[in-house]
Amino acid sequence: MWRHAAARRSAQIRRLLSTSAPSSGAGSAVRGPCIVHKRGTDILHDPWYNKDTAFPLTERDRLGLRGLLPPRVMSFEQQYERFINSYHSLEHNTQGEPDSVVSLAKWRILNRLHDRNETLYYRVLIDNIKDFAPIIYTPTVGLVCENYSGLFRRPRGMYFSAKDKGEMMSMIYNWPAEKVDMIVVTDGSRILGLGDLGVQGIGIPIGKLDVYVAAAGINPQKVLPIMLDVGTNNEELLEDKLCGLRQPRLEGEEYLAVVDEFMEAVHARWPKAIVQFEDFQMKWAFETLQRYRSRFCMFNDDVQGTAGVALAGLLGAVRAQGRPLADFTKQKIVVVGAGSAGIGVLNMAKHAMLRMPGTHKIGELGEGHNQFWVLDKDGLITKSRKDLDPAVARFARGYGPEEVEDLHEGASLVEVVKKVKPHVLLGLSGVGGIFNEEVLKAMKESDSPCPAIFAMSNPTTKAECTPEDVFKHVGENAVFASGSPFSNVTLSNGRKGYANQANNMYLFPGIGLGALLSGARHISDGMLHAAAECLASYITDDAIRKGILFPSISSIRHITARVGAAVARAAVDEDLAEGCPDLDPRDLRSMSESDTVDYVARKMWYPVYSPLVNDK
Ligand SMILES: NC(=O)C1=CN([C@@H]2O[C@H](COP(=O)(O)OP(=O)(O)OC[C@H]3O[C@@H](n4cnc5c(N)ncnc54)[C@H](O)[C@@H]3O)[C@@H](O)[C@H]2O)C=CC1
Ligand SMILES: CC(=O)C(=O)O
Ligand SMILES: [Mg+2]
Repeated sequence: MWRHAAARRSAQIRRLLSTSAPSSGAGSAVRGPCIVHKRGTDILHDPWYNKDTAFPLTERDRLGLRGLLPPRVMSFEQQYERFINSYHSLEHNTQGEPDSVVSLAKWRILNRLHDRNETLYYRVLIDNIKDFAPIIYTPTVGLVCENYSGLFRRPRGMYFSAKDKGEMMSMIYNWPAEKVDMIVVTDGSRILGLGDLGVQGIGIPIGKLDVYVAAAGINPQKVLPIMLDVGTNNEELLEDKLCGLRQPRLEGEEYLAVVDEFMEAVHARWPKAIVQFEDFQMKWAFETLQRYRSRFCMFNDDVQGTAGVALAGLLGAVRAQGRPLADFTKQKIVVVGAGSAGIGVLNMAKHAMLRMPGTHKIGELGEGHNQFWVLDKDGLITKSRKDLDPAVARFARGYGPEEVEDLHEGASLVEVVKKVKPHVLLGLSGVGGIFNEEVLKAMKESDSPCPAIFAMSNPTTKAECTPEDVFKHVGENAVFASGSPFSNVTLSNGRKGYANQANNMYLFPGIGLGALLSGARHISDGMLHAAAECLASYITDDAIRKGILFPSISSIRHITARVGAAVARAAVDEDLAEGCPDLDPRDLRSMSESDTVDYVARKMWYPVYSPLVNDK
């Protein structure tokens, strides 16, 4: 009997792996027809259906487009080439202009393409993700948020404000798409390292969701960027022509009531949508994570996504030293920044140390084991610090007899580095240039043969240091990673000094996709660890020896397929997977690891023009 069931199941899996639902439109370039309920200019003005000059003549006849377009039909490839050429002309014509002017001009040309023709936009984005990620994502997205009220032309996403209390359950039905899979929400209170940008922070959910489409192949019709506008405490913005609420931020129960109502409304309309919280100030990042994580399928990217990426980098740093992974427990790690990202990293790194093979023997790695030195704006955090947040207190140094470096509460970064001689210096402080020459020169004395410097703050202006500074002051044996992209550095003997990018974009798309495809009830620590381990194991020993800790952004779809599969499998292992409309969780359970990766990759949406058929 069970044999029949197993045979049925494997036939089902073969079917799943050999077909792709037209709506998700996997990697294939052939797409079934798409029913459109519009005609004429309404189609040309809808970026989802618009093909510009690529509408074939038969379609122009069918859809009432004849005469509304120049007569020559262009191919997708010609349109693609034309866009790339105009992008390159823009690069050429803006040579010598300030970086911010050039970046904003590039953002505008991409944004205009998005607003006109989504298929072409997402194809150029997917094919050129390494070049375009710095425009639609960090660092340019930071500049876009800072100037959002002035740049605003067409709305993207939804806005729920403090004035909408009691209305959200009906407002959510104003969103035109029937199905939403992925939501990124912010309250704009800590946008990258730029602080409180109020409603202008909407640029971040938009940018993150573009990365979801490019990396995870989420269908752009099923993503929803959201801004919770609860005011801003940014005085300059309040005085400016801000397009959001001009009032101080809601606090306490009033604030939580808005977020509660929003979460209930989303869940009522799309119970299986994944909600990613992004760029909330620390107190609300932790509070909302704790409040919602077991009730909804949600995660906080800054706390949890960043932690996984940093952990992958930290494990890479151990391998770069030629040491076994188990030696991770002996690494001395200085973390600068004890905010939502820093504490997220510390928690995950500590947890990973406790899980290292051979380290769970009683007494070997108990709570007293502390390989971390954590600094915030007031310097080194020790147990003598008053009013210490319990989340931070776990990592405060005791400065009793067992700690020999003779450091004190509030010690400066340079003092700490000189005394501790850490293997890793990791910045999530939002303070540009804080790893100055003195600090980096002190890292030369690190106990590691290849000291690791992670300047993870965004955007570029907030990076704790540059790769040039690291290879110059720490030495050419150093390894480097940053949150925003930098160029590689040429070292003295012509070797490359790698400027790795350590950004949560390596993980959040796979976390969201894995949770979505498995139909996870919620996102567990096990699923997040699976994501981090998958990323850590992606890089080969050969690459690590050269100083490459993270794969190229160009491989982001492949990486995301692997991460998504790892997350989905972890959901199955923990009995959290409820499946999705075309996948029973039992099918997922019987797939091999490589079949799961294949399945996830095939579910990714890929932009091609579909033949359009009018329903009238
Ligand atoms: N690379 C990546 O994937 C990610 C990077 N980030 C970046 O990390 C930075 C921090 O983010 P959050 O932790 O959410 O912010 P946060 O505001 O919660 O925390 C900032 C922390 O830095 C500390 N700090 C401020 N000035 C300092 C100084 N002079 N010396 C030492 N510490 C100082 C603060 O006391 C606080 O503990 C931002 O720039 C953000 O863009 C955040 C998430 C992901
Ligand atoms: C990358 C990111 O999530 C941040 O800087 O906040
Ligand atoms: Mg963020």
